[in-house]
Amino acid sequence: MASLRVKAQFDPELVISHKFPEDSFSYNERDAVIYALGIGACSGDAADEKELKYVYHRDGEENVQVLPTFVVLFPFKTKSDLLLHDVPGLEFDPKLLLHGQQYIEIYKPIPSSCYVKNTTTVAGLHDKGKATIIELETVSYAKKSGEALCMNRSTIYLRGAGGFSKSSQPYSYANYPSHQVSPVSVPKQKPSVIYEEQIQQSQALLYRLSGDYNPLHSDPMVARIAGFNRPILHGLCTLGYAVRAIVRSICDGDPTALRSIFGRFLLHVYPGESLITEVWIDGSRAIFQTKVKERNRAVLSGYVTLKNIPSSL
Ligand SMILES: CCC/C=C/C(=O)SCCNC(=O)CCNC(=O)[C@H](O)C(C)(C)COP(=O)([O-])OP(=O)([O-])OC[C@H]1O[C@@H](n2cnc3c(N)ncnc32)[C@H](O)[C@@H]1OP(=O)([O-])[O-]
Repeated sequence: MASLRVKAQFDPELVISHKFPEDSFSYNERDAVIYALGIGACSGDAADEKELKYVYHRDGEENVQVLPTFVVLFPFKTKSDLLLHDVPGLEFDPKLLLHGQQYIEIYKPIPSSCYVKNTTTVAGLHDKGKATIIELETVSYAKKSGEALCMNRSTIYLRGAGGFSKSSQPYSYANYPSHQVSPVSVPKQKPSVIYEEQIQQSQALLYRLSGDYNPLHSDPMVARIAGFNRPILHGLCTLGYAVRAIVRSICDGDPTALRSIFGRFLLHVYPGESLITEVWIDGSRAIFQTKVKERNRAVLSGYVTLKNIPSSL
């Protein structure tokens, strides 16, 4: 494991008051399709009844359908490092950065092409001693109508960058309600759904084409410096697998059925491993946990909120 520096010096007030400039980008169907393939759509069956619509104009449809987690790409569309390098005074080693959590709200059905405006703020900053956690919140609007499409809040875990608090109380700031992002407890009863899938060896190489080019996911040397045997899968790719499993098994394949999504990354995943996603229905929430089969370790847990309570489960 890489050796980690433990005493960072920076001014937290400067970090949380930072104003990012607004940014715009456009995407098209090709982006939506490359993303769908990047999170394994149709990887087990090229004619998959429930997933062909994400990658092909099925039955002569005018547009492909868009997976709900496609919106996680929006904060990456203008800068692949989520703008962290633009935050004044924030000291960290990019090689030690890990994605900790992601919270997403979806306000409108996501079109298969759009011109989008992003506004980004610092939503949280926490000194964990051995690490600093910074949370960036991006709201994305359809530029033409001005309507808000979605919000992404990314929790980034900066290993080795903690210990900046000057007072005896570790610094902790968040501008959102804590219940939105608290880690879930996995129910004791049997899950309603268990979905297993193998990730392709080349999955991270394919997923990066959607805009996250961090070499941790592609370069063996960088992965070793960061403390891993080989390149690891993007956390958001694992989240995409889990949510796609939920959409197909709980929502009857309807990609517009989700209001919000929360996931906490518990452990890294290596491409080529098999993911087992277990899902429990709790009112309008579906709680999930994803494990790596080969190591029998939980790698992700979270929940989605559903627009309708599924009647079939
Ligand atoms: C973003 C763009 C770049 C993308 C990169 C990737 O995809 S990388 C690939 C995808 N990502 C991955 O593969 C990462 C997978 N996850 C991991 O490797 C580990 O969970 C870890 C290294 C993030 C933390 O492990 P650890 O042993 O160092 O931590 P600990 O248990 O000793 O807790 C210390 C404090 O931190 C808190 N806290 C803990 N975990 C999380 C979290 N996930 N989230 C938030 N917070 C978390 C915990 O509550 C505690 O605070 P408290 O309660 O004291 O106030």
